[in-house]
Amino acid sequence: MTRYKSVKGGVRKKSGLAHRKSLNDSLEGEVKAFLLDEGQLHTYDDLTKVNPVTPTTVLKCLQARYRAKVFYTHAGCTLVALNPFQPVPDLYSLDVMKEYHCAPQPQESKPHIFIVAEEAYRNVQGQVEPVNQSLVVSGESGAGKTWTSRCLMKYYATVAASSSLMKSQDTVERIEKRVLDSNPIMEAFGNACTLRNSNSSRFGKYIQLQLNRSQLLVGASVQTYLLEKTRVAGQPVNERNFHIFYQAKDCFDETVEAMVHLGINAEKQGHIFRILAGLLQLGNVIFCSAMDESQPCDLEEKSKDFMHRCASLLCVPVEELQTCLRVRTLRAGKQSALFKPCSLADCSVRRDCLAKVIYAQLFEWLVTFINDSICADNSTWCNFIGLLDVYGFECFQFNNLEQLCINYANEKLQQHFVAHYLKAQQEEYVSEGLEWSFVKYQDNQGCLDLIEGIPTGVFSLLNEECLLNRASDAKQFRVRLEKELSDNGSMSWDKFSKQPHFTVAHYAGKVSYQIEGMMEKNKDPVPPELIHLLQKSENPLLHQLFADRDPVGQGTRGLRQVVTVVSKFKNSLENLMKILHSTTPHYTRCIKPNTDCRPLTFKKEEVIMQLEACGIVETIHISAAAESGIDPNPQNRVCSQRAFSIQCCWHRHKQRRRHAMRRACTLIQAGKYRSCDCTDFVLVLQALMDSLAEAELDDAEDLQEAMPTELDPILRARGSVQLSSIQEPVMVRGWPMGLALASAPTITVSMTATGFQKMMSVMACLNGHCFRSGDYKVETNQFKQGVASIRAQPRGSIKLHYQRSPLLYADLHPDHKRDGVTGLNQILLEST
Ligand SMILES: Nc1ncnc2c1ncn2[C@@H]1O[C@H](COP(=O)(O)OP(=O)(O)OP(=O)(O)O)[C@@H](O)[C@H]1O
Repeated sequence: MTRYKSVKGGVRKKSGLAHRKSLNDSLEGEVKAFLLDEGQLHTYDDLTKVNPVTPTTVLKCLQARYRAKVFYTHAGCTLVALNPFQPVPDLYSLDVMKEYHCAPQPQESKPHIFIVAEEAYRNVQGQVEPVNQSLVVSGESGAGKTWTSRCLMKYYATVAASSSLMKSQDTVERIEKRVLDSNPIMEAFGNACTLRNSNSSRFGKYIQLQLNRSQLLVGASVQTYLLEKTRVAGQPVNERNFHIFYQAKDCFDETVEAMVHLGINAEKQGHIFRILAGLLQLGNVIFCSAMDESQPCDLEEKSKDFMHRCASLLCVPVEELQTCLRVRTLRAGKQSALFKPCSLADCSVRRDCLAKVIYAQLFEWLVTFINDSICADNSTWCNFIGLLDVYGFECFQFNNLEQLCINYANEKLQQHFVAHYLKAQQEEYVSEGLEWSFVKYQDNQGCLDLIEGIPTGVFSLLNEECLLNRASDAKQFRVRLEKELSDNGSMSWDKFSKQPHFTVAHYAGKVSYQIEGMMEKNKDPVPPELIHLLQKSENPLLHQLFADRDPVGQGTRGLRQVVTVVSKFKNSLENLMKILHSTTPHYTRCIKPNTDCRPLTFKKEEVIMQLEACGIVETIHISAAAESGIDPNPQNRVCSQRAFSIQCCWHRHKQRRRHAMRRACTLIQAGKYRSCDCTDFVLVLQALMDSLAEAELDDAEDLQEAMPTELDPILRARGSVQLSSIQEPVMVRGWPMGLALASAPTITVSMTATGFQKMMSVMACLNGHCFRSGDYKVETNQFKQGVASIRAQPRGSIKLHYQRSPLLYADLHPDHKRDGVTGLNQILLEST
């Protein structure tokens, strides 16, 4: 599937099939060549460095890494997380958290979810707009989203807590604990064991971690999406209901303890558990046909007890409960009402409806309670980091409204991802004055229009159908869809299927949706009698759940007032997208390596499907192209070859630099550094700089030679080229460090101010003794010469920022105890 088109040429076009065939052949050859080096595949910690980027090469790298028990890999702007399906010792320990939190450049550490966490945290600290952050975690069921979100929450609860905040130490500890305690409660009520995951979240969530001015965690809030409430009335074969119904045996203490921490006291817990027990009893109620058809259905013998216990636990009159479930009330004008016995099927629908509405309302109440408990006062926080854990793209044998909503959400997120990332990259290049080949992609707007378009998108048509006061007819609706949407390329129909359905070509693949039952699901009607009944409950919590609800809001006041499921979902998603648009996003794609949840088992076919579904190969293309400024289509592979030449120069440059370093060090040693006086030392230093400059001048020539004529003249003129396309993303620009220093006015003690500052910096860097120790501090900005900033302090750290200085160790503080310091500092340390 090609999603990208070349915008600018720059490459002479061969035409037709022959050209395409030769490209395919050469690509195949490249793939083979790449895969030959099997022993190296696991070393690719960023998939943008894989060359060529194809599903096969990406898959093989991930497989090799998984085999080597490396579970995180960068894919440009995205982190790919492979589920190990077993605890990995020390992967998320406190020490590892500290390591990433304290790393000067976390991005240069091994790929890890804590890099994403830390990057977001530092963005907030740096107050770079947009300061608020969103961490988007996606993947299919069982891929590890909830695990990842928990890791992220624990990370922030650790690093954003301050032991120095004496005044509110208690509050800080309590808030962290409370934020973490929201997890077991939400999971107990919102998760269930499914065929795909024994702890599957049956709802989506966005958790906002609130930070104060000092970036300390002071509160949080949770927004949930689309709880799968149908589960409460029955689950698919071999699956379980929500965990909470089984917890009388398992994990109950943990849930209760978390409830206590969040302020759900024993009395409230009693109300909650009575309601849940009532639902369990209700689930056992079974109806049977009445002897007399004009009478309401009967209850099976055993069900009478269940009905009594249910009524008692829900604290409602048993007769009224029985009536509500078996008799429909038809209002005839304001005063009078007609009563009509429900069919057997309708009785069961009502029973399930009662269970669903109670459970959904209880879940919502819990979320509100948690929010009240953990949400900080608006005046105390100023920024947030949001964690989005959403259901991944779903495609089952039978798909209905739930899957349509879930896949719609994924389309929205995918659009946001591509648009955001490309836009950000392109703006950066424009602001740097670099001309580059803009990456175009076939976006998914067509599919989104098909679903959300007004007035003829699927959602609009579905709503329209639900507003008509008539029995739903799947066949009729299919005809209507075909009439309105047959022109849309993202919609199709399987002509041989007997079931009314429609097929949507999502970015992640085609999904067929059954129409049967879709309208009812969208209306999600609750008979007003049931609401009336619950409002009479003497269980204070149950009463509270329905006290404000208008029982006739849905149904008798006219169907036009119905707020449908898709309208609600679309609204909440729009709000979420607004938040995402106003934040800096970070993406993590969780991958499930096998469907059986077996530890360390990597099934290629299953992984490749997920890589395709989340568009990871395209993501790498976009990231790689955005980093290299190269279009990711086959033609521009020509640029990759050029980039390869540049890469070779870069390797030569590194070799020369090493050589120059060695030569300079020999010079210093030969100059008997320890005994030399200040003037001698300056001469030695000058020699050092000269040798560095010499090496750099050679490299500059090499780079100019290697730069292809097709590349932009501005790039050539500026002596600037990004060497990122294959191996090492380093920007070499303008005057390198050695040249900058060597070209300074004569390095003597009586220099010009600028030269003097440079000298001081260098001497400080070298920990030189020829100056009075102690009281100098140099800070300067020398942009014109390419030196971004120099900061030197006698016993503190020394920083020379020159984009990326060839003096690798220039910003290391020479620490005697430190192992592994090599190069210039090491020699000097050894000689002092
Ligand atoms: N990084 C990890 N290390 C060890 N085990 C993991 C890791 N990530 C996930 N798991 C295991 O995989 C299981 C499934 O993960 P998780 O519940 O997070 O999936 P999910 O993507 O949230 O699924 P769903 O969409 O169904 O909620 C976890 O219960 C855990 O056993």
